[in-house]
Amino acid sequence: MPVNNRIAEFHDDMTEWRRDFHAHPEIKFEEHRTAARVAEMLQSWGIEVHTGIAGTGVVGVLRGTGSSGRAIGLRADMDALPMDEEGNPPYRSQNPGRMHACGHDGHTTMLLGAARYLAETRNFDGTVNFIFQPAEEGGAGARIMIEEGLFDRFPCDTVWGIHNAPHMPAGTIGVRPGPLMAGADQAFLTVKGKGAHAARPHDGIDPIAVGVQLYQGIQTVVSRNVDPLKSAVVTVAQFHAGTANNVIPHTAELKLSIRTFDEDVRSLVEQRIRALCEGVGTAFGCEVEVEYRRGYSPVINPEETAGIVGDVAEQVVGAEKVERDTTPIMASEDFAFMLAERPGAFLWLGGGAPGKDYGLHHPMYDFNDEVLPVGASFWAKLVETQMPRG
Ligand SMILES: CC(=O)N[C@@H](CCC[C@H](N)C(=O)O)C(=O)O
Repeated sequence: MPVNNRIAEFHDDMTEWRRDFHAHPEIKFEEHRTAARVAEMLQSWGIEVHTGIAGTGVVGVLRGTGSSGRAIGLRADMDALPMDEEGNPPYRSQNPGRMHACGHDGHTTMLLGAARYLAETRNFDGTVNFIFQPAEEGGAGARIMIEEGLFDRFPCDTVWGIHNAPHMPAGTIGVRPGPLMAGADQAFLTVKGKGAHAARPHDGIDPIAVGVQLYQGIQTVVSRNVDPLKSAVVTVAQFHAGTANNVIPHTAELKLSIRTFDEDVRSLVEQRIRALCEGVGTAFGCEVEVEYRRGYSPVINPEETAGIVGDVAEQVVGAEKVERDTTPIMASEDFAFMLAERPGAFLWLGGGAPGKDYGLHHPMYDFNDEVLPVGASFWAKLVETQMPRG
């Protein structure tokens, strides 16, 4: 892959860092070890380090030569997911119930690789802010960093983010103007049934039976209510009820993840879920409580900055490996909050390869170390082209 030669020289180092992060995954707002390692490495390369932003967030500030006053923000997320790793690489997760199943170990490493190179060369005119954020997986770490003054303390003209993409061939880069990733909402449903002895169902209101009807009704929201030419996902990701096989439980809980791209569909889905809960509850003579939380906005790339990503990517991997109108996906990203504050763009870095094609959030997923220099080289080239020396 035609990556930056100097960055390619420390591919082995980056692989070691990535595997160390992988072996020590930490979930949202608990990224203490990760943040400490990031801060230590940045400091060792002479980069000014600020810690404790949104709890465990870290920002490294590197000034290049010249007096242009330009500044750029490059963002990586550091958190892992609350799940067990099922693969068995030598650097398998040492933290039970914790796993880097979304490749944030790779995102952190690629940004560190770029930081090391740029600190060595300082071949740009302006300031680079390396933003290592906590809690992308549901904690809105990006929003909290912004609320804690990220862009006031570290002014950025533009802000950029990379996500690995195991669904794309390794070393390819995908971007598009417009929506790239969906917005994410959550719904927490509590069926308030009536507990009873398992042998006397007629004395109770079985919340499992109600929950099953709700589950089935929810499957029709996308298939029967949303315009087939538009997109939405409603996943019932958790269904909890019961403690013993001779007890009809009193309550059941369903937890939903909802993904949409536009406001009309978002509102329609919420309204249909609420109506189903009310109707099914009435039919069974019980209440279904709904807590509906609107979460991340969709990631929408402006045309100009998506074009910049395409141009830079072509210089790093060659035009044949760049998709300038890549397919959007229904996963979500709190980087949307950063894009709401500053112009910039979000892009995919392909990581798929034989044996490396488990999807994000799969218990066998593992970031493809082969693409570490590609991501770091993209970052370096972006800085060099956005803030060239005079
Ligand atoms: C608060 C919120 O919207 N949470 C979402 C965030 C999911 C982000 C993650 N990257 C994904 O796509 O699953 C949620 O569903 O928990």
